[in-house]
Amino acid sequence: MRYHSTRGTAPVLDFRGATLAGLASDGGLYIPEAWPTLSADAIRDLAGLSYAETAVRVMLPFVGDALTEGELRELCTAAYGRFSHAAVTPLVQLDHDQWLLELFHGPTLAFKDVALQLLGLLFERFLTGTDKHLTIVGATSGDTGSAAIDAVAGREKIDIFMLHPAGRVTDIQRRQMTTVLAPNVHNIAIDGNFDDAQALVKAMFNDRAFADRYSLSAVNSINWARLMAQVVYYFYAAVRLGAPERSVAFSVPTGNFGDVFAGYVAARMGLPVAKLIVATNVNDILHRALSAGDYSKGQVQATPTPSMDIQVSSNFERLLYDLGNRDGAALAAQMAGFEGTGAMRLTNMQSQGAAALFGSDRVDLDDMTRAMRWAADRAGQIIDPHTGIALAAARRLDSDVPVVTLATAHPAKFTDAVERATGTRPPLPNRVGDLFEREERYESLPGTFDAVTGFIAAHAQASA
Ligand SMILES: Cc1ncc(COP(=O)(O)O)c(C=O)c1O
Ligand SMILES: N[C@@H](CCOP(=O)(O)O)C(=O)O
Repeated sequence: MRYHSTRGTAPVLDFRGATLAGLASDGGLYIPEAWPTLSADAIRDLAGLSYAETAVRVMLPFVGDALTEGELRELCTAAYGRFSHAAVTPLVQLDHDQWLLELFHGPTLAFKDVALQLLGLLFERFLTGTDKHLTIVGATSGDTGSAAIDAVAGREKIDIFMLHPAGRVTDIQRRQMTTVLAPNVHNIAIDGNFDDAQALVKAMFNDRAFADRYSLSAVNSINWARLMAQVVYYFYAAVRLGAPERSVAFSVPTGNFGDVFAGYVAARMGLPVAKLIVATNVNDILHRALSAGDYSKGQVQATPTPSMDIQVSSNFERLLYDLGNRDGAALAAQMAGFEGTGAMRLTNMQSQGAAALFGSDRVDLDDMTRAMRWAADRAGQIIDPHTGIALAAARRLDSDVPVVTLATAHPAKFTDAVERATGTRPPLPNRVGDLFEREERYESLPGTFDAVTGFIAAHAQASA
């Protein structure tokens, strides 16, 4: 399998190369040159398989010859062996046709673990036997950071520098990152919001001298391997609800468009997906883009769903490329326009292509609260606010097929917001129970390129 950049001019890479590169050198994102498909029989054969085995079957076509099937199985078994639920991503029924897909049973209690536990192992495998040392730079609005840190802490050939927006993540989210004291882990609190942190990360990749000198790589969903691993749970859930004979709709709490793009990939691979609902909070750029073709930045508003307080959704670029005839030059021009003005219109082809599969909904605080209360009263399920956003959208969908809401975080990560909405304060699970007694370590920096790159230069062990 070969990977092309969405902007058309970066070198074409294999799976190993795309994983280690993270972001393409022309500023684009890597995407497979064609979507592999699973036949109806192959999908039917997934019934009854373990999560790890499902992962092998779904991901093998993307890996090409970078790993043998046996090697991929070994990595999946190790990655998903660290989850606290035997089903890894269990389905829970809420109502006749409303389901929750619980994606938060990994070590850091959010869906990010599903991909990052595997990505940590992939990095290690691909670095073994080389003299390469990776410097991972990442941006987090709360959940990617801790999942990535857990996945790479203590690994010899990796340094990780994780930027979070100061004061805009919950105490639990921050402590899950800053109490990991391994010498290769460097947390940075920057002045600004998540978009500022993400823009700094992209600027570091776009400074080719800096990127090459420190062998930069990415753990955000700009890294293709992240998305590939997230495709698996769409298959796993849909098969349990009757696929390929029956279609399923998914409602996805959306920020950086990674999770829902993985659903799009599953559909392109042949999974019968009736609808993908892009559920946003009041930071609704994606809802405006999908409902009216208007992709234009607004001011980021802080909400009880901080992980979705995002206006620039990296993976939207992958969708626009795929729906725009895979024309890298045209997409590069469209993205340059957006980067210059903060606004762009989708082309007719992009809007119509998206409308065939995607719906979108903007959910405010009241509707989110009502959905969280409904889950508690109707089904005894305490859900986190991000999941509440998607459940509100799922309940508004007029659907004749099962609707699966992706439950992206454990409610204990957002105790205050959950208590405000439901009156119940979820306890911290045992695996993070002493979080508030642990020592914290992080650096506070202005959100400027020079401050952050200066800190990295002073602390990275990179070879290059
Ligand atoms: C709990 C939670 N829900 C939803 C999202 C949004 O997912 P995505 O950025 O893949 O759209 C995030 C952040 O990524 C998150 O941490
Ligand atoms: N919500 C995310 C933001 C980063 O998204 P990613 O999926 O691109 O890593 C977070 O919690 O950090």
